Amino acid sequence: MQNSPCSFVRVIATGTFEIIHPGHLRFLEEAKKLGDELIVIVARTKNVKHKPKPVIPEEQRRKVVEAIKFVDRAILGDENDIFKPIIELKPDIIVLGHDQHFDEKWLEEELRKRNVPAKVVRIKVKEPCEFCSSAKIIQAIVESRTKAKIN
Ligand SMILES: Cc1cc2nc3c(=O)[nH]c(=O)nc-3n(C[C@H](O)[C@H](O)[C@H](O)COP(=O)(O)O)c2cc1C
Ligand SMILES: Nc1ncnc2c1ncn2[C@@H]1O[C@H](COP(=O)(O)OP(=O)(O)OP(=O)(O)O)[C@@H](O)[C@H]1O
Repeated sequence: MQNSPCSFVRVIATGTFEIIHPGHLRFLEEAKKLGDELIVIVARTKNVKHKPKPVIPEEQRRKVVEAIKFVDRAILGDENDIFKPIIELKPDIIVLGHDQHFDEKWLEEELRKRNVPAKVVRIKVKEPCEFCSSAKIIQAIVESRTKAKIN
């Protein structure tokens, strides 16, 4: 990041964003506050391995994220190398969500190896709401529909 008071700050956020909820909105709002432009890299379906694969197609997830008012642009990530879009976009800041499974130090080291001087910032704020999790929303719907069939 440059130190000039009028430098333009590009922020990058990432995630799966299967079912948009207020937690996502809070995360993206906080991310946008850190700079002038917020670009979101939406995870490719092929790469979601730490939880059930999203049912919603990746282009649909991208389109919905891009419609959020805090987001200037949303792109699909690379299928093979998560650093490829980062190298191309040259962000000043990369944000991580409160529960995003990346270690800040590891990520910064990997960025330095690729000559990307971006700062990694963990957004610790967590929006408190009952249905602020795509997984929880899906589970509640499945349970409600199953119950409706039984009764
Ligand atoms: C700096 C960074 C770059 C990423 N780039 C990509 C990418 O190019 N392609 C991709 O499929 N996932 C990429 N990801 C991963 C996801 O977008 C997402 O963060 C990860 O799947 C965890 O998702 P969750 O927070 O929604 O559970 C990247 C993650 C980070 C932290
Ligand atoms: N309640 C919340 N408050 C603040 N940030 C959140 C909240 N929920 C999710 N986020 C952030 O939004 C980003 C994208 O989240 P992700 O797509 O994994 O959503 P999720 O709904 O939490 O998913 P899942 O429920 O399947 O784990 C992550 O960085 C995550 O930390």
